[in-house]
Amino acid sequence: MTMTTDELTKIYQDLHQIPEIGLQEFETQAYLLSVITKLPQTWLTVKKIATATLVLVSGRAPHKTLGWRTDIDALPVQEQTGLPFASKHPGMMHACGHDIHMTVALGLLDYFAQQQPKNNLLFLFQPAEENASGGKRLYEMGALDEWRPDEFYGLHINPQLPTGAIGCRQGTLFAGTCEIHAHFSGKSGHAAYPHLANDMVVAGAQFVNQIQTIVSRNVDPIESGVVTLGQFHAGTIGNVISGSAQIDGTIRALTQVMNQHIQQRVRTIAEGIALSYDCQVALDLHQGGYYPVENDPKTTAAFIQTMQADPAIEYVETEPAMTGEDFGFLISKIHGTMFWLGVDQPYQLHSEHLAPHVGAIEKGIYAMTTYFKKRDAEV
Ligand SMILES: CC(=O)N[C@@H](CCC[C@H](N)C(=O)O)C(=O)O
Repeated sequence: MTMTTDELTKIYQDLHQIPEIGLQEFETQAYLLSVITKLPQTWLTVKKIATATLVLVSGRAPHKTLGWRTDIDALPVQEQTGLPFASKHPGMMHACGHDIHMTVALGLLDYFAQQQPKNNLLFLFQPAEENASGGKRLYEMGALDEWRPDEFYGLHINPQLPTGAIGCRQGTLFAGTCEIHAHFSGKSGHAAYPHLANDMVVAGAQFVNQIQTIVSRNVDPIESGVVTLGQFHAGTIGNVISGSAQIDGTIRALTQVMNQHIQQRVRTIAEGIALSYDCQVALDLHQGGYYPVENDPKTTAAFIQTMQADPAIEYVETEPAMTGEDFGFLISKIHGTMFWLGVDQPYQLHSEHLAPHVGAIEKGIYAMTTYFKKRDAEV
């Protein structure tokens, strides 16, 4: 018998309580392995690479390997849900639903550990989706070489969709992102002697303002882009001129070309500020593996067709989203499809109040067992 609703809910609640930041997911990995090793092992092979876990389900007559990826890391967010199974790790929370993602993956693995698929299935429990390009790191260290999938699939929860609804689209599902880290250095001084100092609050403020012109003046209005500066740290007290300013943010765009165009504009503006304010700027634009998530035409057509054909599945055609995902890197190398799983919430992803509806878990498992079985039935 496959996992019951209560068993899946318990797994979800256990995982929710032990969120860990990217590349530090040791307790999470131990928990995942404790569940995986209790499954029938006849056609499973398990491999650990740092905090990543790979499980190969050997098919009975394989023509190919279908891949399923889940992310396992959490965010530095102090949970405020008030749930009885809230995070036990202060300042850390599964605020992006990776606990739901992992539970769906375990339920899917449980199903195929009991019903041997025709094709091979590779399950990748991937660290560091939020902060450190875990998918790209694994790929570049050759972690997928031995069991390289021919097609790759993954999901992300979506608070705005009804519980269990499957949302997908052809083309770009998620934006490509790029982190901005800008450090301006001038000369600190007394507030009463501005002419003897070089004020980085003023230089930084100009940088923030000029950045606002990128989307309004440099992005084709038919396309889109986002530049958000979420942090500005400068100074210590009102009567001291600050000689440094640290500004951090993120770029979002639906194509890699637009992402690079915006990166170039950020670079030019930062250099221009340094020149005009006679200061230094150290600019780090870090894209890592956060390429746009571009769904493959063939796998996505097959996926959407399967979802639409099953009356037990609520399928929704979605718009591209400006959220990022390092699955974008993996499916730039191995074609595949990503989709949304609705969890019906008034709160956004990354909110300290996010409490996804657990009813989504079994619907996600059902959608993917249905799809993988259909894929198996094709030659
Ligand atoms: C689904 C989601 O929320 N993903 C994150 C990815 C972070 C990318 C990177 N740290 C950046 O900010 O560029 C997101 O913030 O969209």
